[in-house]
Parts: sequence; structure tokens; C-alpha cells
Amino acid sequence: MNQASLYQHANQVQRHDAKLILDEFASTLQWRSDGEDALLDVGSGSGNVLMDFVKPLLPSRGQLVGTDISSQMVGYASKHYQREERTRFQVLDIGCERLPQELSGRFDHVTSFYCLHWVQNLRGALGNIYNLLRPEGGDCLLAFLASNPVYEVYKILKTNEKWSGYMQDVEQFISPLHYSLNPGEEFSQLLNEVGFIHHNVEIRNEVFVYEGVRTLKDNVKAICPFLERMPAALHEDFLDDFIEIVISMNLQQGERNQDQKFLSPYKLVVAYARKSPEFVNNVLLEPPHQSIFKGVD
Ligand SMILES: C[S@@+](CC[C@H](N)C(=O)[O-])C[C@H]1O[C@@H](n2cnc3c(N)ncnc32)[C@H](O)[C@@H]1O
Ligand SMILES: CC(C)=CCC/C(C)=C/CC/C(C)=C/C(=O)O
Repeated sequence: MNQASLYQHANQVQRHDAKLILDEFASTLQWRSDGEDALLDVGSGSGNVLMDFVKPLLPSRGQLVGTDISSQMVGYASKHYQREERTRFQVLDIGCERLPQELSGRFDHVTSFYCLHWVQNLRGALGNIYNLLRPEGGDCLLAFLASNPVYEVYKILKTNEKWSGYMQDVEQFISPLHYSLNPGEEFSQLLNEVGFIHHNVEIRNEVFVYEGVRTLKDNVKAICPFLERMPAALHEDFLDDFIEIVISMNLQQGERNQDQKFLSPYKLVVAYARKSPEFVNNVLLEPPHQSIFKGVD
């Protein structure tokens, strides 16, 4: 997804969820006593969730870094928010092999909203989030899709020969937890494996109602990775087929007209995790008899 301005104007669900979660966790985040918190956001997109809901929580001397894999998104956010103090945007693939040195171990907090379902290498991404936090500790707040009906719609569209040529790699765009029978447990396990000892993971069952065909189509346009591969002249035909499949899945409500509503039941992973200082981790991770008798022969 590279269409920053489209996304900025059609991200009601994403904004709604991020605001609710931030209101809930604002006081759980471990703010520094000196007010010099450094916060990095992963997958900031066009930047409005970060600027409207995260920045107001940051103490006045705090530093904010918005990151995204897409240079188009980073360019848009940098330009749009260039007047914002103590804020910068930079390209970062959170699934990368090696973090840039200037980011590694520099942050008190990492946040991420509606991004991690795009990252197939979820374990690698969590390892990087752990390593972005300071060695002396920090915390992260992560929210992303475990499942969404959009993924089933994509799979059905791929069986149509009109669209299959554009959708061969559809599985790359499906949340890595979509097929999981216990996404909460699976994600907790990954957090443990990368070193987060203290964490809380919830799977929230949500339903969003799209008011009218145009609203749903605009929201799909803003995030659908396949549209940018096909000629613009085919977009409306693709979106019409998308809507037909949604109707065949019984996700519509009311009379069939332009004002018809559409229901999207989805599962959201909401996770809060703390990195303990390294010396505490070393003690906690050792077998109990060794840590209890340390220094005693
Ligand atoms: C749906 S947008 C979310 C934007 C913003 N966080 C919000 O809540 O509105 C997802 C963003 O994640 C970015 N993204 C996808 N894969 C990524 C990766 N591996 N590393 C960093 N960002 C990624 C996309 O480019 C996109 O801008
Ligand atoms: C009824 C129905 C199929 C709705 C799907 C709506 C939709 C546009 C979902 C997008 C989910 C997603 C991948 C969001 C994102 O990453 O921002």
C-alpha cells in the first residue's frame, strides 16, 4: 500500500481502533520521570494516527520517530508534518535482517497500529521491536489484525481469471495469524521467544459497519495491494466484483442500493509488553536454583 493521500482520507476503522486503544493504555505506558521519552512508531503510513493520537500523549520534551517500509508514505508524512517539532519520519522495514545502528536500542517506547498483519516474518519483526528498545528497558503497544473478511474476499477474487494474474502472491498479504486456531497464544509465544517476559495479549472480536457502497470501496482502494498492479480502467470492475463477493458472504445489511451497509467482523490483536533491564532478564531466565545461589559456593 503506497497511496498515502488515499489512505489518509479513508482510514476510519484504523483511526477508531487506534484512538480507543491509546485512550486505554495511555497510563499503562511507562513514561520517564524526566519527560525525555523517545518513541518510535512502526508502520506509521500517512502519519495521521501518530500525530493525532500518539503525539499528544508524549511529554513536551519527548522525541517522535515515525517509520514505514514505504518511501512514498514516509515522503508524504515528512512533508505533511514538516512543521512538527521533535518529530521525524524515516524508512524502516520492521522485518529487516539488521536494524540501522542509529535506531537500535534508542527508544523508551515502540507503538504500532494496523501494520504487523502486513509482515509475514512476525518473529523477526518482534525481535527488532525488542532491540529498538533501550537495553535498560522500555515498553511497546501493538495492535494489528489477526483476521478480517477481506482476506477471504481476496482468495475468492484470485480464483477469477480476470484477476488471478494480479493476485498470484495473495498469501503474502494475508495476516500471519489469519489461519491460527489460537492467535493470542501464538503471539504470546512469539513475544516470549524474542525476550519479552512481561506481556499481555488480547484478541478482541470487533465489528465495523461501512455506511454505503462508496465508503467500503474507498476503504478497500486505500489498502488493497493488487489495484496498483492493474490499469486504473479496471479498478471499478475489480471493486464491483469485490462487493458481489461481500454480498455472497452475507455481510450486507438492508436494501440493495448505494446506501446499503456492510458488516466487517474481525479479530484484533492488542498487545502490551515490557522489556526488562538486561541484568534482570539474566536473573529471571536462569533456572531458579542457579539464580538463588548466585555467588554462593
Ligand atoms: C494500514 S497502514 C497503518 C498506518 C498507521 N499506523 C495507521 O494506524 O493508520 C499499514 C502501514 O504499514 C506499512 N508496512 C507494511 N509492511 C511494513 C514493514 N515490513 N515495515 C514497516 N512498515 C510496513 C505500510 O506501508 C503501511 O503504511
Ligand atoms: C466487509 C469487508 C470484507 C470489509 C473489508 C474492509 C477492509 C477495507 C478491510 C481492510 C483490512 C486491512 C488489511 C486494513 C489495514 O491494513 O489498514
